[in-house]
Amino acid sequence: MTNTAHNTESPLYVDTLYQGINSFQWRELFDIVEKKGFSEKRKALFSGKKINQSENRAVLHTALRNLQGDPVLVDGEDIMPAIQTVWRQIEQCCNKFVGITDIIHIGIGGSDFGPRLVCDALWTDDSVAKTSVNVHFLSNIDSADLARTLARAKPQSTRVIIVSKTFTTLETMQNAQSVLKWLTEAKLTKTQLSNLLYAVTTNTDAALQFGVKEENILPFWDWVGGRFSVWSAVGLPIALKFGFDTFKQFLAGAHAMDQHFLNAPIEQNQPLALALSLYRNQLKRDVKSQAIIPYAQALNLFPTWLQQLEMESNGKTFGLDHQPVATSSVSVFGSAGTNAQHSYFQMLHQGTQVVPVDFIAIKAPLSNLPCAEEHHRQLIANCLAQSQALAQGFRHPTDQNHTYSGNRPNTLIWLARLDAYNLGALMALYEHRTFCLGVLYGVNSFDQPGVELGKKLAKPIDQALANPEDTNLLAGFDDITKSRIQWFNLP
Ligand SMILES: O=P(O)(O)OC[C@H]1O[C@H](O)[C@H](O)[C@@H](O)[C@@H]1O
Repeated sequence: MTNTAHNTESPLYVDTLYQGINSFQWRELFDIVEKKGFSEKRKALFSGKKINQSENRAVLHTALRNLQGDPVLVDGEDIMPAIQTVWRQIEQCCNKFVGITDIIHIGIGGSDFGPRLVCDALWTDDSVAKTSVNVHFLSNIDSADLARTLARAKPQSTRVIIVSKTFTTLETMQNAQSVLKWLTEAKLTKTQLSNLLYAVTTNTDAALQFGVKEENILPFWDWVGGRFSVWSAVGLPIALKFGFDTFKQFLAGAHAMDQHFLNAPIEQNQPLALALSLYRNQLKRDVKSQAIIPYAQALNLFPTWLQQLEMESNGKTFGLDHQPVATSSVSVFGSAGTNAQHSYFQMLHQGTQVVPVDFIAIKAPLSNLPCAEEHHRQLIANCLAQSQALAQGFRHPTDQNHTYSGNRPNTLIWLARLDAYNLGALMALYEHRTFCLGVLYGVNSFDQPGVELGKKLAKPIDQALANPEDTNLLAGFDDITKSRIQWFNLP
């Protein structure tokens, strides 16, 4: 599937041929999605309508990569000047952080997966100048994550960025407190401390209260969902590690995909094609999960980023009309090939469940070593072979055990090279796929109420664990949780 017309061209190549969908069946799928109001909803997404109905918010991560700065209105106000101010802040940080050895980026979920993925993915891009700064991503409340980070950083030449949309997330706030304590113990003066502390948040008041100086706060806004926030100042470490121009390239690639998604006819629309083929597999083949296999070690974290994007967005039981939906998010898993072939591919080829696969392949070799071309040819040969084996299968004349059913749907996505521009386009491709799937399922893809209950329950459990002698604190729990708390509290 290629696009040639002006303004609809995608930087990527999406090949859905092994989905086994004929032109008549595609037509049926296009009709289904149009009946669900796709064109209208796509327009509403880009125009700042409050499509996140439950939270009464617009959804405008696309404005964050609108590098030309064409006005985008929310409640009648152009949001582009505020976005441009933050771009300048990011650029200033790049200039100011010269000589800094370590960046500790504290954040979790949407405030972590995106920048972590991009920083990991771009190390193979020889066209970008990498600074020597070490970026440490600290997310888990597990103190071993903290210990590992602190062991590697030098307090005197570290900058700490607390990244949290809400500035209330337990893990992030606890980690921030502990890092602050570490810095205080390293005998930094008050001024030194306040100079090295930065925040990226929508809740500037809370950041100020925490002790972050006003000029060190990089804001973002409630119309940016956490899992769509890597394009905001949440992506600051990308700029710090690879330079502001590379960050802008990343935004530009995503913007090109936005233009393609917005303007390409539905018959040639890549995010829509990905969504429709998966949706069809859910309806016709009772598919419950999907594997994403990038044939690039540098994209090993891509499936992890995508898990939150897809499963937190579309893992819903009730639709926008408050009625139960017929189907919603599949479970997403995956890791880099060829390694994945030596793990769960047996099940993908011969298991009783059909698991569609998205293969992601890069045309250009992934390093500049003399042997890179040879390695790369073999990497790609493996990718194409797995795709073919899943689709075509193999009938052994006598041995069932060596027979492959085939007819296992898969898609191949090509990037010309793994650089910031194409990575931006790839991530935006999947963001828009998630949006299209939300339209097909009939859900609000932009809230996540189901995440709250576990967080709420953790508080009284933490209380009971902290005060073993106070048995009154056990009163509210079911018997199983109560016995687990008691076991943990045994001396
Ligand atoms: O950025 P924060 O406000 O700290 O939120 C971090 C994460 O918290 C929760 O787990 C939400 O479900 C995620 O969507 C969010 O990305």
